Amino acid sequence: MSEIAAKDIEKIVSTSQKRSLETDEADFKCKMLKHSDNHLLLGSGDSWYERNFFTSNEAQSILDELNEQVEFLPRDTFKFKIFGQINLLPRDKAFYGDVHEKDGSYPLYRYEASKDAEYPQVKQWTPVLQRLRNILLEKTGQRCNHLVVNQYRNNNDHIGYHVDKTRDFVQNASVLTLSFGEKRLFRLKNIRTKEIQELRLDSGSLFVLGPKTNSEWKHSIIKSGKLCGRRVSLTYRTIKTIKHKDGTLTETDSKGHLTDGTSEDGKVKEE
Ligand SMILES: O=C(O)CCC(=O)C(=O)O
Ligand SMILES: [Fe+2]
Repeated sequence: MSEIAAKDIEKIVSTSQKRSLETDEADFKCKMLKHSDNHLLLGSGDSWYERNFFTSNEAQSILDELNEQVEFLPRDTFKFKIFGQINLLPRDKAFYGDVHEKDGSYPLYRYEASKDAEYPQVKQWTPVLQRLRNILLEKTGQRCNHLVVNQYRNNNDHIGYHVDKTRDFVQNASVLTLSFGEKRLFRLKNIRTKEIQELRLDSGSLFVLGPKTNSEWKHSIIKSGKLCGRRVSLTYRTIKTIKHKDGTLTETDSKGHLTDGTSEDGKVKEE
């Protein structure tokens, strides 16, 4: 497996070329990533992309399982106001994770640091989602306890530039995203220099967003001018904040040993 440094990334695409490709904003210093390589280092150097994490046959059968097992929340669960107008999120969402069998506690991800906005309660893993979590544990050594599934039905569905809020993350944890279905363009934008790195997230690929990159770059799945089909992404995180039935919050230890994954003597249970 060859590792390509971010500086070796293919070429700078001019703003006008970029516009004709697919964007409605004037991005500049946009680096189109060379796609022939299976493994790329990105962002601040602690992020990477593995294109063929699953074969295309494996990716298709995982997508079939996701179609059977994942239930998305209605779009009007997430409403937000812009200039007095109510908008719906331009994608579907579902939440899964470690729900404690006995006391029902679950990992809590607050995505707006200032407003304490919480993602809804997670549901217990489905078989395919738990299997993928375990595959990621083997690959990266990171035991994730929280998953956001995003469904982009077509080219209009997207996620705007943002950084992932980290107040609930176990220290130095990465964010692990698997992609299935339609290929979509993903952009990292350096907050200070405005440099942009762009790559296509293929079906069956793994993208790892490192903590340094998340603090120095925003990321987005951009809207496309070209009609395209459905993409489902699975974003696995390791969350330290546990919400209990009575509404109280506790934190796991720095190793991320969690209610459901830890036995009385502190050892991680086999799954
Ligand atoms: O769908 C993706 O690949 C990105 C999702 C994302 O950035 C997020 O949910 O925070
Ligand atoms: Fe994100």
